[in-house]
Amino acid sequence: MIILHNRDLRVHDHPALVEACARARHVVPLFVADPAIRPRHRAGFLVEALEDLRASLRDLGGDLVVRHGDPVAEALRVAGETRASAIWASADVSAYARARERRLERECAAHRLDFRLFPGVTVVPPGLLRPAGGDHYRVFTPYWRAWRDAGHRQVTGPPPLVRLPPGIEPGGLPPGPRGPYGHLRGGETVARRRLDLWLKLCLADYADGHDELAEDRTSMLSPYLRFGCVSPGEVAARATGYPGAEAFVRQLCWRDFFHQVALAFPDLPRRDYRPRRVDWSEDGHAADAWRAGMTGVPIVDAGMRQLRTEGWMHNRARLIVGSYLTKRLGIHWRVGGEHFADLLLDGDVANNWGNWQWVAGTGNDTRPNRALNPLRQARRFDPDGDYVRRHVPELAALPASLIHEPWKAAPKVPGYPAPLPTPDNG
Ligand SMILES: Cc1cc2nc3c(=O)[nH]c(=O)nc-3n(C[C@H](O)[C@H](O)[C@H](O)COP(=O)(O)OP(=O)(O)OC[C@H]3O[C@@H](n4cnc5c(N)ncnc54)[C@H](O)[C@@H]3O)c2cc1C
Repeated sequence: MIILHNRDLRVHDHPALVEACARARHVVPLFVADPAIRPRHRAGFLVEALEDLRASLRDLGGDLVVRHGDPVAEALRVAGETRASAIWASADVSAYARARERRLERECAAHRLDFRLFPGVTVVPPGLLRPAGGDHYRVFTPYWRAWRDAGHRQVTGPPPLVRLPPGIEPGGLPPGPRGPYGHLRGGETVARRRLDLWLKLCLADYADGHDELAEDRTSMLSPYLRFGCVSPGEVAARATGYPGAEAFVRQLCWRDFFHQVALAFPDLPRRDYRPRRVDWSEDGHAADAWRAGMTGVPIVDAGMRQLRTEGWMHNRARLIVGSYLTKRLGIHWRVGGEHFADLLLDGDVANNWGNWQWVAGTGNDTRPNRALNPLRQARRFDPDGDYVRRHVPELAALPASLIHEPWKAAPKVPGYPAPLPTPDNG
């Protein structure tokens, strides 16, 4: 049997892998490096995740078989070489992944191979919960209620043993230059350690503190969930045992929510989910300043620079920079989404584009006209200015009273720009 790995780079709580190892004499865990997918700044993180998966599979008696090329053609080739009877995978939602799954299904039928898709990329499989009279949930709160009430899949450990067919060549990992980000290393081992520690030490403070920008009170599990280094079902199940878990589990539900939206609306990265008449600005200078973290609005610049140096950004900062780009500068959400997709370690189709459309008012927000005021947000979520000080060193010497309004400082702060003109300031 072939297990075609994609966004499920783990051995724990992997339904397809566990069932294959229980049923088949030989199992080939296969990863195909697809040249059509640009891993962008995620390349190094991906390779670390693959190295870790390979090490775990070797500990279980198997290996990770790696091939390069078209995943459908390579999976069929390996199936032919090993006389496999089946190709199984974890179901995904992006238009590209769905097209790959459909091709694989057709080819498997033509070659008399069993083809099956398993859950595991989300807590609740996208498409499973449907509102009366609709194909998917468009509003989060009713989805959350249905999601909470749905029975969740039982979490499993790793398979006891992975037996490879004799003589198979494991193959080399794809090249993966490390991104500029030092502190988040890829892989299931790191993900599980992070999860253990975070549940024990931090979850209790999450409900009250998760919006505080300077404190790093969130789990930072998103890159690991992105690559499936940890199972979202396991994260949800284990968190549920802790006091105060609901606020955190609700965020995992947001992730599922956007996955079911992306499944139902494959054009999410390209077209308005809820069309809205906006004359988007073509101001290239403003877009460049936003990308560079040089808008002159400290809280926006801090978020944008955190993204550039860490490959990650706090959710509150993502909301602030996204609202600023689309609602204040009037620049199209696709400009922001592309930049995020390039730099984020956790960048994935459903969450990135679903959130960008939400922020821009073309998505699932029931109050599409809301616009965040960056100054008010900064005073509320970074009251002492420590988040800004950490990411915008030019402003580090300013006192808390001026750090979010450096244009009021005298003398002027050298090297830091005046705010870009927006409808409310000029
Ligand atoms: C404009 C914009 C773009 C975004 N792009 C992405 C993206 O490409 N990939 C991504 O994983 N998240 C994205 N998010 C959602 C959110 O910002 C991140 O998931 C979160 O900051 C990750 O940090 P964490 O793991 O510490 O989250 P925690 O607060 O610890 O939450 C736990 C998990 O819940 C999920 N989650 C939390 N908030 C959201 C949310 N708003 N939407 C969906 N899932 C959520 C994530 O998987 C996260 O790891 C985006 C948000 C915005 C506003």
